[in-house]
Amino acid sequence: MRAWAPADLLIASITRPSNRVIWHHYSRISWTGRLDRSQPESTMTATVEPPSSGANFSSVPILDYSLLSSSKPEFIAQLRHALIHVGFLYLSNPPVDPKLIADLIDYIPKLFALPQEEKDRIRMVHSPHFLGYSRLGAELTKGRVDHREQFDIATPHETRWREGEDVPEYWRLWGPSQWPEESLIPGFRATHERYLEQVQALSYTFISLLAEAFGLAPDALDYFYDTDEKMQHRSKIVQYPVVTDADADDQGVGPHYDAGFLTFLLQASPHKGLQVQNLSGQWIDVPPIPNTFVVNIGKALEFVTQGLARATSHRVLSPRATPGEPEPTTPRYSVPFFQNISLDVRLAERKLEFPPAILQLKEGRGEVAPTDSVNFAEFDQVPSGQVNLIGRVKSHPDVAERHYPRLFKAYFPEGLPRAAMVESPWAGFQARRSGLRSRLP
Ligand SMILES: O=C(O)CCC(=O)C(=O)O
Ligand SMILES: [Fe+2]
Repeated sequence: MRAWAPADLLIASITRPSNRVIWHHYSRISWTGRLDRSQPESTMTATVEPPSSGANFSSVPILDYSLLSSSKPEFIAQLRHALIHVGFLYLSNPPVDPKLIADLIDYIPKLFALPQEEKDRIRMVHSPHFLGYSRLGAELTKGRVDHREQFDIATPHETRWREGEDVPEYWRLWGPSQWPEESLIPGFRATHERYLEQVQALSYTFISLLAEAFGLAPDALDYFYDTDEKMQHRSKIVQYPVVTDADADDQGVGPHYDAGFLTFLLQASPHKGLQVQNLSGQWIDVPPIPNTFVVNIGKALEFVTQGLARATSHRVLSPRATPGEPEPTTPRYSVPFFQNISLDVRLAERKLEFPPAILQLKEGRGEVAPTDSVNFAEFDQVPSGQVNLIGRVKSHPDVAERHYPRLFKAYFPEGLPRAAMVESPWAGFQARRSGLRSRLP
């Protein structure tokens, strides 16, 4: 099979009940465009086994959102299984306008192709809210460079922090995004804002479904969110370039857990690369399936659900030539959406009462292999905004030095340890794994 070109398209169909996925490879059309389904250039199948009922998993389950309207109990049962046993799932037919997703995907290469001066004009260092553009290689995970370039863009938010007022400093963590000049990429901002609005709505619906799956009232987790105008959720638009040098490191993003409640990941190109770690520590592929989101659980949600919803370690391998597979010629693109919780909430403040029968289901999944997971004790003690702010300070010391000099001094009294240059929402955890102690000011 020839190499993928930008005009290629993979369409997956899922056969039930085996969950076998068949990919049809089409060329000469936009990946997101309309197509003549009768003319695939080639077809490949993959063994995507049905979700295991045992103690481990060898594939990521696919949940069909449209099942909700025809058989909600079945959807809820599948969701419960995926949350407890896997911690990762594909959500097919999500309630987000497919045209909007297609438009966003079309914008992504154009966004990265903007002149470097324009990208640098909106660099993250200019933002006290840690929003903006980060160059390739600015990020380390577990002491190794992540090969990705990204824009951190959040849902609209007016910062509540005011200089000189007696309000928590961590309120300053949230504020407006930096956008590229409209005339250079017309319509991008409106498209991405509408996309974020729809994914945000999905994220709230999903959390109520999750509550139901665990035998709680649909609004049981509302406590952890603030009113809409006080909330902000975050996205990244990420480009992973092709690694061409055979000896080069292929770490797109190193192994990590997401920190918050839920992540909705749009895999915005046909490249493989995302992998999750199963209970015994093996890496399982999570290839892109069009018209799906990959949904995964963050450490904060694992904490408040007493481990019922698993946070699963995952990583991204950069696109590179692999024997027997089409050679990638274009970057991998993805758009993770990280659902936040209230800045002021302390996780241990509200203990959820799960039915004992639900809690028992954890036992069915067996032992989780030890990983270098981290201690989340500070969630008990301090507001989540403070935990997040410290994570960000450690991740982006250049931003901290400019906008949070007091915290910068507290965490970097002797300059910057290299391992602290991690730049991601899980950075606090990475920093601790790298041997940095988490101190609160
Ligand atoms: O790009 C991806 O597919 C995943 C990225 C990711 O895990 C993250 O940014 O937290
Ligand atoms: Fe992640």
